Amino acid sequence: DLMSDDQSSLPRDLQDKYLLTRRIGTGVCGEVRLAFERSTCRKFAVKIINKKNFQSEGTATRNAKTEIDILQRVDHPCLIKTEDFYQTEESFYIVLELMEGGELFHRVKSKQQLNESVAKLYFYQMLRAVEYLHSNGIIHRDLKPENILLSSQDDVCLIKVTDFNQSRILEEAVLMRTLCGTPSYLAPEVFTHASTTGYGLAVDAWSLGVLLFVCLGGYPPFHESFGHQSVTDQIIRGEFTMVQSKWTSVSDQAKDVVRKLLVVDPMKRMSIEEALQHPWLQDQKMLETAHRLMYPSAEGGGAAAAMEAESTSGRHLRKRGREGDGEEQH
Ligand SMILES: c1ccc2c(c1)[nH]c1[nH]cn[n+]12
Repeated sequence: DLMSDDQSSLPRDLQDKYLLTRRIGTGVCGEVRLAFERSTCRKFAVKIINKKNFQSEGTATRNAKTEIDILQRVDHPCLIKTEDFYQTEESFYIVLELMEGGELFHRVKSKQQLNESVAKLYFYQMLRAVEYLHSNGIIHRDLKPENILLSSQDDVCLIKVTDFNQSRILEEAVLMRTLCGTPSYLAPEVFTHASTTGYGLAVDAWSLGVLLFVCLGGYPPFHESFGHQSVTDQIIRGEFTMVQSKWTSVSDQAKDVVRKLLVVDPMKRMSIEEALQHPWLQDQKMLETAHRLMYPSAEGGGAAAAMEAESTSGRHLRKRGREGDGEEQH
């Protein structure tokens, strides 16, 4: 009947705390619904990950576990925060902060292409989010416009990176590989962390290059409609297409950032740090706006306050809860 919302299949304790309503997003692994916290009427996004969507039980649980673990430990203004976590036999329910602006994907689509200053503001925030992940040994591995969320309908807004289920926590990957192999044949750099971070992290730099290309050009750099080559071949050869009509109004510095990120050899590709130092991003007005959005509590604003906020909270993963190892289930 009209009064009782049909939330029958949802975990009891999730229902007790939240009223789930309409679908606001769909992902490869499930859907995202708008939810209201019953006690406060605050709005949240509830991501429902269907366990059977994954090929094998193991992967599903492992992926989602990694995602949950990462979501609960990351703490950065440009990374989506987890409020709550529930699970049933068939699904995971992750309560996330609601991003009223929806996915970057739809913003770029509706605007054809973003104007350069907006693209720069978003790109800078993405760089900072990924810089934070990398400094905590986390590779996102699946950065794309669907995984970048906007905090409001305004052009000038905070962005947040989401969808960590493709992420890989570096230490585990490294540990596994090292433990599998017989150490005596492993080169020194394997242990000195250099080789492991070198290759892995660069995948996110490439994806950020694709994201910036899409924001500035309004279309993807590698696409089957460009000439005879398959998309894979275009990517392997690093052959992207800048359609004249779309790129004439884009500055040479912006194009330079794209060209230095879309480099095939990961060791030659511009790193996140180098991108943050690129002339295109030494733009005081943009930096002030970004810091005001990222660190609103920094009273009086100013670079010092932002640096202060960044150095205290902005650097490290949150400690796992004392009880258990952060695995507490609802
Ligand atoms: C549209 C699609 C997905 C969304 C969203 C709005 N807000 C939010 N928070 C976490 N995911 N997510």
